[in-house]
Amino acid sequence: MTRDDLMFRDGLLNGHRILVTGGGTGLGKVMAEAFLILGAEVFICGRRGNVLDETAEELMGQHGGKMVGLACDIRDADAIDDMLDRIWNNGGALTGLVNNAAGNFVSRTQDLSMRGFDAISNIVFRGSFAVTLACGKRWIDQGVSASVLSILATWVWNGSAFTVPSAMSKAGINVMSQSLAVEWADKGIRLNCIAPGTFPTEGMSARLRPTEGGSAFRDTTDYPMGRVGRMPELANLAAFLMSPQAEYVSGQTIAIDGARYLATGGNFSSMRSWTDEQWAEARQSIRATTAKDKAQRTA
Ligand SMILES: CCCCCCC/C=C/C(=O)SCCNC(=O)CCNC(=O)[C@H](O)C(C)(C)COP(=O)(O)OP(=O)(O)OC[C@H]1O[C@@H](n2cnc3c(N)ncnc32)[C@H](O)[C@@H]1OP(=O)(O)O
Ligand SMILES: NC(=O)C1=CN([C@@H]2O[C@H](COP(=O)(O)OP(=O)(O)OC[C@H]3O[C@@H](n4cnc5c(N)ncnc54)[C@H](OP(=O)(O)O)[C@@H]3O)[C@@H](O)[C@H]2O)C=CC1
Repeated sequence: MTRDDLMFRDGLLNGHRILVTGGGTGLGKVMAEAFLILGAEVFICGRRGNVLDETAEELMGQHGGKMVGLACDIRDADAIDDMLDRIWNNGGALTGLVNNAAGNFVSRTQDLSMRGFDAISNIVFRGSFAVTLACGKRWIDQGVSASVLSILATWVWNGSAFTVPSAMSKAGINVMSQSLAVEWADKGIRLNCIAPGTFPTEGMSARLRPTEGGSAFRDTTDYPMGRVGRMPELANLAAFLMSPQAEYVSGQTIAIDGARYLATGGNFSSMRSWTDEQWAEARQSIRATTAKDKAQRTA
């Protein structure tokens, strides 16, 4: 991304300190990059320390500013507190949080074990709540105003066959945001959500279109605009919602999907025609991706 891809003035986020969970890759990385360009001090967390360090070095090399990678598994409440202590003790309070970290894979629901359900919901539902709660307690104790942005999916409105644990978890975070927008409004804490349509990333393609390799999402015939999302489009919307100029916007969930879910549902219902063999192949491919990522985890 270049400076010209962003629609906002220089220094829009000067003095802001923003944590992006899962900020080492994909959509988290591009939002972290936009906040950095706009003057924020940015913290990114994830379980693969090397990925975070590479991202922080790459983006500071391109744009200057300060980005810090912190290895942290958001399924672990103590690890979250340690991470927040390090941030707070080293420059003061966060002023923003982006709940972006997620886990997902396509599976027939009858093929899931409870551990499979937990693998998704402990990251998306429990993990996002845990980080929001830990930050919220500190903000309220210290009288700090802040903005929380959660990255959901359009299936919070219409569900999604074959990604049921994700759909349930994202819907829960949608309701958390609406509830806390009211409960914490007088504390100066805002909560909003973005529901992106398709923005092809390696992490998503490998788990949601596992058997298509590099060709996933090349066919855009059922996309009303004839294309998938462009990363800077998401980054601009995120920067708007995190900026102090959006102070009166709270409790909202904004879709950015080129109207696709209205046209087609924007989910995986077409996998109803998959055979047992196709599901077995998908599962094998997803597990290979997970094993490769796991080998790099440091948290
Ligand atoms: C139409 C387009 C619209 C696009 C909308 C997209 C919206 C949302 C997109 C996303 O969320 S993309 C994000 C994708 N990124 C990630 O998932 C990154 C992080 N992922 C992970 O950490 C792993 O993939 C994980 C599996 C989610 C978690 O890893 P963990 O180490 O906790 O899991 P395991 O120990 O390997 O397995 C636990 C449990 O889960 C079962 N399982 C794993 N894979 C499958 C599968 N494919 N099918 C069914 N079950 C699976 C596994 O068997 C284990 O259960 P048990 O066997 O022990 O009972
Ligand atoms: N790409 C798309 O089209 C869409 C994406 N989304 C949402 O956007 C967000 C980003 O997805 P995307 O960029 O595509 O996928 P990625 O796989 O690139 O991003 C997921 C990130 O979350 C991190 N993460 C996962 N589990 C944990 C954990 N327990 N603790 C800390 N970090 C964790 C991963 O890092 P690590 O493995 O190192 O921990 C990774 O950086 C997700 O919320 C996803 O649901 C929504 C709609 C569409």
